[in-house]
Amino acid sequence: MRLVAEGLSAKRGEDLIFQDISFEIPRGEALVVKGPNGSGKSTLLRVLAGLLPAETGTAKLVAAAQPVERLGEACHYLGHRNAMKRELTVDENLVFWKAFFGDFSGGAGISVDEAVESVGLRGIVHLPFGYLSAGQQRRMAMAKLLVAWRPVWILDEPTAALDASAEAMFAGLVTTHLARGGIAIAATHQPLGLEGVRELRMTGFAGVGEAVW
Ligand SMILES: Nc1ncnc2c1ncn2[C@@H]1O[C@H](COP(=O)(O)OP(=O)(O)OP(=O)(O)O)[C@@H](O)[C@H]1O
Repeated sequence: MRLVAEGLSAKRGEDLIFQDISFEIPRGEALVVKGPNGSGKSTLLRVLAGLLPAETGTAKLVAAAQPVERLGEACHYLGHRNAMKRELTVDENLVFWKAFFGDFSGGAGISVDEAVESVGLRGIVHLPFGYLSAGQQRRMAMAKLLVAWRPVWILDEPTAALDASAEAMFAGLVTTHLARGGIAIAATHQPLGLEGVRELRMTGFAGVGEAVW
């Protein structure tokens, strides 16, 4: 299994943000997308997740049997916002997402309790999500990645505003995901704590992405 992006271009409004970006990520590997503010990192991730249409090009998950045409169905997307209901408890939120996502073929999510344990936050699942601190909320959003199996994790500034221990915890989650044969693509200004990760540098405003392999 590998993720193959070919000739991707995307617009925001009338503006061409990037063009002709191609890369391949084999299973078990991660790609970090770098570049200055406004260079199109979030736009690229949203295109990969199927949340924005590409102007040109394709992105597919190519498995042994046949390509997954709708890559978004194989992805978890962790954006700038946490996508949790503030009025529902943590438990209710995670139970909802587990049922809503379901497992993609080839793996199984862990239980809500195990996921909460994995992000280091036992004992507060009965609280409304809105009561949690900003860092706790982000950790719970990360637990969402664990309750349902999706081979591709698309992560937009996943550790912004987290403390050092949370950053290390998250690096551990990504490492485990890769060890299970997953793929991760992260836009970040902070080091993710992963060894030997490949980088894609965005230049912005339709400058061609320069892949550094
Ligand atoms: N709806 C829109 N219409 C026009 N331009 C937009 C729209 N949304 C975003 N843009 C522009 O697209 C460009 C790329 O934005 P994007 O959020 O992808 O950048 P980024 O590299 O993720 O930035 P940051 O590091 O600040 O998060 C920016 O110049 C932004 O102003």
